Amino acid sequence: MAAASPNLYSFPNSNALAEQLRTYVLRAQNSALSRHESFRLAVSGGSLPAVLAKALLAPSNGTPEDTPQFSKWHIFFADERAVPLDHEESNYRLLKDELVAKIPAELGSPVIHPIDEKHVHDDDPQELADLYQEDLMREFAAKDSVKLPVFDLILLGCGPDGHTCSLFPGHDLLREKDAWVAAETNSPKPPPKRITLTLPVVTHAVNIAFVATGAGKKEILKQIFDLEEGSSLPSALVNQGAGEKVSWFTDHPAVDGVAFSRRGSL
Ligand SMILES: O=C(O)[C@H](O)[C@@H](O)[C@H](O)[C@H](O)COP(=O)(O)O
Repeated sequence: MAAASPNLYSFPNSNALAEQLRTYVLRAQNSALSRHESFRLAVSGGSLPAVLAKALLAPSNGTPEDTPQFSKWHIFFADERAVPLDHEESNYRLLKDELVAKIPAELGSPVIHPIDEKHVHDDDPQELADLYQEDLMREFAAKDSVKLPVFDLILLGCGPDGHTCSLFPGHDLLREKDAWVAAETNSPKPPPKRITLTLPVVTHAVNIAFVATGAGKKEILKQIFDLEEGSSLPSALVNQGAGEKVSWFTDHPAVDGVAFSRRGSL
């Protein structure tokens, strides 16, 4: 039970947001590397990879704390569309184009964990989900006793309907208790076939961050943070399940009129 509420940070512009997101991600990295050899994170698609690139490709202040050690990063996808890896809808391609291809050689290269391209045209994305779960099991050294992977960080977006990952409002997947990775065959946001981390995996992570910017997000953020009727939305369920482990990085237009008071700075 995570009782305490999430953190909501709001910044005047994208530069200020990116600067603080950098601090947050690198703190998560440094803490992970003090506990084990790699930094294991999952990222979403949408607008996130570009913001992440802005944060992480900015010049370092030269201290070890402010340096991304990309060669120790294992990057998974919080959700992925069932399309080839070079498809314009692929989250893998998005992350590669926005961030990975732009990392200077001296910072090293992360290990990226894509979906198995051989199965992207299957009628049912279940095999794609199962194979991705096996990849996670290998990385997280799952033994029978390991019920859930513990990501060091999961970076999420929030759709205008309150979805996050490929967990959509009202879908049965929100009740999944056992699988680590699940198949979605009917996503209201195209393309319809996707795989996604499940809610228990998301809320089990050490740190969870949402990035939500622009006036287009203010109605849904109001519902998620202020209103009872928003409490069953997927993004609100992450807040409820993970509490203070969750940090929202927003800009002023996205939280205009949101009353929720636990705001702070890093
Ligand atoms: O692959 C996807 O469709 C995304 O992972 C999805 O969950 C995204 O994060 C949200 O739709 C928010 O997208 P924006 O950040 O672009 O609003």
